[in-house]
Amino acid sequence: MSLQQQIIRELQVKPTINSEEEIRYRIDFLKEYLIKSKAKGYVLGISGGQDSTLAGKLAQLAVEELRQDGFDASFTSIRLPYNTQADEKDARLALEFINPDDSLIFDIASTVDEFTNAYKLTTQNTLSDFNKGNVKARTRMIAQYAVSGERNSLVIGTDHAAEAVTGFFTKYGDGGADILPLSGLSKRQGRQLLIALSAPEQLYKKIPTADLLDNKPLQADETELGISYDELDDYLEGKQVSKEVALKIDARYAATQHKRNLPSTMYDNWWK
Ligand SMILES: Nc1ncnc2c1ncn2[C@@H]1O[C@H](COP(=O)(O)OP(=O)(O)OC[C@H]2O[C@@H]([n+]3cccc(C(=O)O)c3)[C@H](O)[C@@H]2O)[C@@H](O)[C@H]1O
Ligand SMILES: Nc1ncnc2c1ncn2[C@@H]1O[C@H](COP(=O)(O)OP(=O)(O)OP(=O)(O)O)[C@@H](O)[C@H]1O
Ligand SMILES: [Mg+2]
Repeated sequence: MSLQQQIIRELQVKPTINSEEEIRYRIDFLKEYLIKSKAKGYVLGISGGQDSTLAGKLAQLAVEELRQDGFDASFTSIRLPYNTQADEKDARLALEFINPDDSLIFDIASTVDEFTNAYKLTTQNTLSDFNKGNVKARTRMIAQYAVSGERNSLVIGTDHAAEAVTGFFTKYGDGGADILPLSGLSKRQGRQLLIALSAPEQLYKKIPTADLLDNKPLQADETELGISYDELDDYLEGKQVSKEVALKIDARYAATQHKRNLPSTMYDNWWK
């Protein structure tokens, strides 16, 4: 079996999806998991990007159905800007579309800035913009877990196959979550689900961005990755991509195995 086929199997990507079936499957997963866990709801950071718009909408629909069945369940969205977010209007639009039960705004700037000051005092070095970006992602994780702890809830993560294959997330930042309702989807399949859910066009046509850098606000993921989402999606959906693209994806996949596994012990074999 080729590495491409192994990855497709590991990440459970389908070559094509039926929107209605996938939406039902993922809402049912969120419902069943919440009942089993005995938690009272879900918490998710809403950025205004495609992934959190989709995961947030699925979560809100799931808790609404659970309430109709007599369960105590609610969804809390949290906007987590670092000061003012350049694409703030998209975050507002996403919230309008999701219509969450409860909505909080937690500005992470003072926490992140205090941390970077302490880092400088301790090491005499300035934390790079790149590593500060990972501190932002991890601070967002801490905020979501604080809220979820207080509300007896679970934290949703927005990882999907196109991020998983490249390890394009911050370990224990946006990668730190309890449940991943978008797993197995390519980026364009996520877009397909948003269209089926009648999301505003701006939200699914938006250029994906991690938006973690002070020096390059709204930098496109594709610019940082050096691979396009269309190329990643083609690879994941089993289509042929150029040899050069396949080699780049294979290399990123190998270098990021540690992000798709729990911390390594001497009894594990995956890292050898
Ligand atoms: N072999 C190994 N075994 C076990 N652990 C290993 C390891 N190699 C590195 N590590 C550890 O992992 C760390 C590096 O991983 P990590 O801290 O995640 O950092 P890293 O992967 O270098 O950076 C995160 C990347 O994810 C992107 N991102 C983040 C957040 C959201 C999004 C988005 O799509 O919106 C994208 C971000 O733009 C950046 O390119 C190292 O500092 C080290 O501690
Ligand atoms: N400014 C923000 N406010 C709230 N949550 C955020 C913010 N930035 C990132 N997040 C959280 O981190 C997750 C990972 O970011 P990521 O950029 O991969 O997803 P996205 O912004 O939802 O979609 P896209 O990849 O299309 O930009 C988001 O889904 C969201 O839950
Ligand atoms: Mg984003």
